[in-house]
Amino acid sequence: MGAPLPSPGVGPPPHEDAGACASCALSPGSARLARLGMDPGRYDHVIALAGNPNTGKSTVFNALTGLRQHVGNWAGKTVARAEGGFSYGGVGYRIVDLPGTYSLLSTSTDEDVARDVLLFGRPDVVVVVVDATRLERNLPLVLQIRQITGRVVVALNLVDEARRHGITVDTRHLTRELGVPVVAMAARRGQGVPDLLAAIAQVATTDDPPAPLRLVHRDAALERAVADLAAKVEARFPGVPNSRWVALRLLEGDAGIEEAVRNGTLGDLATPVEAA
Ligand SMILES: Nc1nc2c(ncn2[C@@H]2O[C@H](COP(=O)(O)OP(=O)(O)OP(=O)(O)O)[C@@H](O)[C@H]2O)c(=O)[nH]1
Ligand SMILES: [Mg+2]
Repeated sequence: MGAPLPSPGVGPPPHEDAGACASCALSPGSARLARLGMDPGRYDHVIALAGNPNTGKSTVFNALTGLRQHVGNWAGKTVARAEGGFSYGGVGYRIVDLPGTYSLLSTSTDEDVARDVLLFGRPDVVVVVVDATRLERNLPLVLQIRQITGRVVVALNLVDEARRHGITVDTRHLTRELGVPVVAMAARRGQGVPDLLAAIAQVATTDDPPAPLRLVHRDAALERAVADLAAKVEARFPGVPNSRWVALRLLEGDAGIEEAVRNGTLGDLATPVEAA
């Protein structure tokens, strides 16, 4: 199980925006962006960057922070979380680049890092980077994340690649279906970054995020078992996020979650990351 995300509001204030984009080759809409590298200073919100392997998460991370996380054309490059920061419109953000994962139910060590941050770290915004050329393969993770939070932005990346293959994606329709902003991007060229920043700012600051999608199991006995077990998990670990998900994993015999319940470390993960 991973450590909780850092708490906001520590360190010196964020750098001023003025001149911050002097070295930044992004479009004019990014002028309110100051890339703060590894030291975000004081920050107000925590963003988790998630998505399937090789969708351009680290490319987005680098565009926002000015850092040089490893980028390459094969899956599994990012194996531990990397953190950096930026400020946008005078608001400080800490951003966590996660290893690629296909599912929150995955059990590989790298994917556990992503799963723990998403399920237990309570980021203020989850940016899910998806590959526009392989949407059907990428959407299951988006739907799983939508089941745990409404504070989601979908970065529909590689639209340049999709265009080359004659694929166009109806982002408005997708936004309606998912209930969260979908931003078209070609992150390697910096395209879509201003829209992504605006969407992040909106989701981070809204008092009224969309409700998480709720899948109710059709089997009444299973639904009862999940609800009963979730109530027990909450009683044993007050404040633990996503107790329904924990209950489902226990019923499926997930050894890692079972161990975290037995040795009490599940409770350590329940430390809330307060949004400013
Ligand atoms: N054509 C195109 N290529 C891109 C774009 N964004 C990223 N790439 C390329 O896609 C490949 C994967 O990018 P990464 O940023 O390493 O992807 P990742 O999601 O961090 O990968 P993992 O950490 O391995 O999961 C690299 O070769 C990038 O240069 C884009 O918008 N268009
Ligand atoms: Mg990466």
